[in-house]
Amino acid sequence: MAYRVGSDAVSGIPRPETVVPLPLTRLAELLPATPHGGDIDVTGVTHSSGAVRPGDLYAALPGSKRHGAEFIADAARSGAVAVLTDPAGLAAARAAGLPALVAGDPRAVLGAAAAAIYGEPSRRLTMIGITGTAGKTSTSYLVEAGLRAAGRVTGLVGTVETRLGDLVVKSVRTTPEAPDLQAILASGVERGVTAVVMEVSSHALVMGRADGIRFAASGYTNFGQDHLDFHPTSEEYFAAKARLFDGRSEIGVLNHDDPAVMSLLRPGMLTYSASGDSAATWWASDIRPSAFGQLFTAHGPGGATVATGVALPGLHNVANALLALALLVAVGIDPEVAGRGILQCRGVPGRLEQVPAEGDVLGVVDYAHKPNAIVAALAALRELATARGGRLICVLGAGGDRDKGKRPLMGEAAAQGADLVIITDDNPRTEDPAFVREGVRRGAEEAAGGAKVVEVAGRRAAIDEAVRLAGAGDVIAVLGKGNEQGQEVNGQVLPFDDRIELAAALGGRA
Ligand SMILES: CC(=O)N[C@H]1[C@@H](OP(=O)(O)OP(=O)(O)OC[C@H]2O[C@@H](n3ccc(=O)[nH]c3=O)[C@H](O)[C@@H]2O)O[C@H](CO)[C@@H](O)[C@@H]1O[C@H](C)C(=O)N[C@@H](C)C(=O)N[C@H](CCC(=O)O)C(=O)O
Ligand SMILES: Nc1ncnc2c1ncn2[C@@H]1O[C@H](COP(=O)(O)OP(=O)(O)OP(=O)(O)O)[C@@H](O)[C@H]1O
Ligand SMILES: N[C@H](CCC[C@H](N)C(=O)O)C(=O)O
Ligand SMILES: [Mg+2]
Repeated sequence: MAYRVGSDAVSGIPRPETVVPLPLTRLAELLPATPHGGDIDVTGVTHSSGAVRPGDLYAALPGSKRHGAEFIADAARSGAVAVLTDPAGLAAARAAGLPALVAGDPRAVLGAAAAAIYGEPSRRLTMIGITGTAGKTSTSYLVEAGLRAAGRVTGLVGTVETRLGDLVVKSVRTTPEAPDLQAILASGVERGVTAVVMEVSSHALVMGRADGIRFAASGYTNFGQDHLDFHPTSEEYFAAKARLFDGRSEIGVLNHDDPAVMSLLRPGMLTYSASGDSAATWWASDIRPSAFGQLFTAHGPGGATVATGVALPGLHNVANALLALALLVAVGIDPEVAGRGILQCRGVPGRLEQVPAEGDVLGVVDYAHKPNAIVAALAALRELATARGGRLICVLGAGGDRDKGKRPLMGEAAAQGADLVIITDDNPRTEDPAFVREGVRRGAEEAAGGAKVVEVAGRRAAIDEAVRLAGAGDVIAVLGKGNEQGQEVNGQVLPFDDRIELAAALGGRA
C-alpha cells in the first residue's frame, strides 16, 4: 500500500509508561528559557503537533518551511498543556491560553528539556554513539551483538530500526528528534535496557537532537561526501560530525586510516586501523575469508590479541568490526566476549545482503548511496566476482532532493569499480528522474574506468536488464536502497524492495 511521506504509517515511537510530572517553572530553571503565563505540570514532550498526547509540552519550533507556532492551537486541542517556543511563537501560545517557555533558539534547549521531562534516562544507560559518512548502521549492529554477548539488555537507534530489548520499531529518521529520542531511552530504561548504541547523524548534531545525552564512548567511521544539500559546505559537514567529540563523549574512537577523521585526535582518544597500522590503538592482521565472511586478529592495548571476524565481506567491514570492538572494550566489555559477539552477528539488513536465488548469478543488495560507500562495496564485491570467475554488474541511481554534487562522484565510483553500470532511479522524491540519472551518468561516462555504462529508466526495469545481461559467475550489485521497502515519488511512498525485486528477477532466470 502506498502512504504519504511522514504519515503515521511509518512512526510508532514508544513513550515511557510512567513519567514524574515536572512543573513548567522548575523546567524553566533548568534551561535558558523564560516562563510566561503561569505554571503547570508536564508529563511528556513533542515537536510534532500530530503526535501530541495529553499533558505534553509542545515544542513549537521555527523550521525551514513553517513555524511550529502555526500548530499550537491544534496541539492544545490534542491536550498539550504548555508550549516551548521562540519570541515569535509567544502570541500564538497566549491565544491558545497555554503557558509558555520562551528561548531565543528553542531547538538549542529542547534536548535538555526532553531529557529533564523524561528523568534523564541516558544517565541510567551505557550510551555508545557512532558518527561518520558511511558505516554507522553496520557498526551499530556489531556493537549491539557484542553487548548482547556480554549479557546486556540492549537498545539500538538508527537508520533501519529502533530496538529496545524485544521491541522493534521501524525508523523514519537515522537519529530521532530529541523528544522522541529521550522518550525511546526512557522507555528502554522501563524495559530493563542497560546499554544503547545509536547512530548520530550530522543533521542530528547540527539540530541538537542528541543534546542532553552523555556518551560513554563514541566512534567516528570515516569522512566522505554526502548531505551537501543540508550542510552549506564540506567543512561545515565535517564540523557537524566533530561535535560528537566536543565534550559529550567520555572516550572518542577515531579511524586511524582516515586523515580527515584523525584531525580530531586529542590526548586520551583511541584509534583503530583496518589496514593494519600498528601505530593505532586497535589494528587488524591476518585477515582471511571464511565460509560466511572473514576472520581476523585484532591487536589491542598492551599487546592484547583477539581472534574475531565479521559475517560480511570487504575491508570496510573489518574496519566496522574493529571500531565495534574498540567501543565495546572502552565501555568495559571483556575483549574476548566482545570479539565473539561481533563474530556472531549474522549480517546487517540491506548491507551487502545476498538475495536468496538459485542459479549461477549472485545477487547482492547494498545501501551504498555516497561515493566512498560505492567504492567500498564494489571493492568487496570485486573480490567475490573474481573468485567466481565472473563480472561485476552494478545497478544504481541517486536520491532526488538530496546532494546533487555527489551524483557524478557516485557515477564515477561505480564506473571505476564495476564492469557494467546500469544507471536508474533511486527515490526521485520531487525531482525529474531523468535529470537525476543524468547527474550520475555524467560522472560514470567521464570516469577513467573501463566499465560499460547504460541508462534504464525505472528501477524494476533496470534490475531486469541486469539479470538479462548477466552470465554464469557474475555478481549483480543493486546499490543505494538497501533495506528500504518503498520508493518515494512526489510525496508518496510506493512499495519497492530491491531484495524482493532482484530475487524475483533472478528466479525468473534460473
Ligand atoms: C532537514 C531536516 O532535517 N529537517 C527537519 C526539520 O524540518 P523543518 O525545519 O523543515 O520543519 P518544518 O517542516 O519547517 O516544520 C517546523 C516545525 O513545525 C512542526 N510541525 C509541522 C507540521 C505540522 O503539521 N505540525 C508540526 O508540529 C515540525 O515538527 C517542525 O518542528 O525539523 C523537523 C522536526 O522538527 C524534522 O522532521 C525534519 O527532518 C526532515 C523530515 C528530514 O527529512 N530530515 C532528514 C534529511 C534527516 O534528518 N536525515 C538525517 C541523516 C540521514 C542519514 O544519512 O543517515 C537523519 O538523522 O535521519
Ligand atoms: N566503514 C565503511 N567505509 C566505507 N563504506 C562503508 C563502510 N561501512 C559501510 N559502508 C558502505 O556504506 C553503506 C551504508 O552503510 P551503513 O548503513 O552501515 O552506513 P551509515 O553511515 O549508517 O549510512 P546512512 O547515513 O546512509 O544511514 C553500506 O551499504 C556500504 O556500502
Ligand atoms: N538517510 C539518507 C537515505 C538516502 C537513501 C537513498 N536511497 C536516497 O534516497 O538518497 C538520506 O535521507 O539522505
Ligand atoms: Mg545509518
